Amino acid sequence: MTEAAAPARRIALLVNPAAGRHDPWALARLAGMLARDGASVETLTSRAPGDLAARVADLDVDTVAVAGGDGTVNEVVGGLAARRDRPLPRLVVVPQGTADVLAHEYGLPRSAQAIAAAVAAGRTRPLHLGTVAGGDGAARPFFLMASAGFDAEVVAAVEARHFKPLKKLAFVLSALRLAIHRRAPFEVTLWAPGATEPRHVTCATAIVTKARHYGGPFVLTRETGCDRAGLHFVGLIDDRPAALAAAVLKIARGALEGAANVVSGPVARVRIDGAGAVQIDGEPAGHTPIDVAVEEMVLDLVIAADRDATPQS
Ligand SMILES: Nc1ncnc2c1ncn2[C@@H]1O[C@H](COP(=O)(O)OP(=O)(O)OP(=O)(O)O)[C@@H](O)[C@H]1O
Repeated sequence: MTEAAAPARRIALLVNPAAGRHDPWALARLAGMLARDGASVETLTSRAPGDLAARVADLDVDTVAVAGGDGTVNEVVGGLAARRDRPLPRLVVVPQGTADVLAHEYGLPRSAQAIAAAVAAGRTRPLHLGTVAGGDGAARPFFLMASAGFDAEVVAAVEARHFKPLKKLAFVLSALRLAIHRRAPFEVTLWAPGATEPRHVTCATAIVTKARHYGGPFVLTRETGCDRAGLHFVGLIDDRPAALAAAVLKIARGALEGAANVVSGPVARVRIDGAGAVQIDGEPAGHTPIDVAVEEMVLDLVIAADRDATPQS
């Protein structure tokens, strides 16, 4: 008796040519390697912001590979959430953005060769999500964080000026400029997992995170991770320049928690009231008020061939 051959993989390679480190040559190499491994590969290049979210609705593939940064992955995850009644494809991320926080979170491979090897090995870890209602409209999933306050103002300032070639420098310059601006604080309502009564805090910057990383390789909190269920709140009570500088130094040294100026802990749901900009996964996303909760949909993210597929605890 002969064994039936495994069905060929059907892969859609979704490309954002506007991502910070878009590399068409690396993508052509990757598509060639995947095809040599027996997959059928269809490349779809984004024509405008939001295009990939719309096009993912009609795809009939078992693997969606996203070439871009965290904003592009967020777009595609939003498109997958909109068609959640259909089988979910596995997600492959080809990091070509500016900060690529998701790639740091999972230690994702970056070269075409290592990504093709990861697809062939087929090791995955769960990608848990949160969801934001309010802000710029309908509920929208996120995998890194949703926040209001200082960092959301910086994201809005950088995106508004389309600083693509020098985006990292633009973040630093905008951060320095906005650090001296005063903003009205937010009234934040926190529901801890299992708690019936909420807790109320006033914060200058309010972050609801799934990720442990922040701004690339830096660590915001060691108490969470994208591969774990649940949300974590990190709030800065004061974000005047000296307090902000202390927070930045703490993040650079490996986590913000434990500082006197910080409120943090696991949460099931968060409401952020007030008037300020919101960012979701590093992209501007309207204004407060917003409600943040756990999203039930969980994706399978392909990880490096030599990585442990067990979720970290
Ligand atoms: N065809 C397109 N033209 C212009 N912008 C696009 C297009 N397709 C998507 N976009 C937008 O490009 C923006 C930037 O993408 P992305 O966040 O992936 O890259 P990045 O900012 O360089 O990386 P990171 O978020 O990891 O720092 C997103 O807001 C996305 O909506």
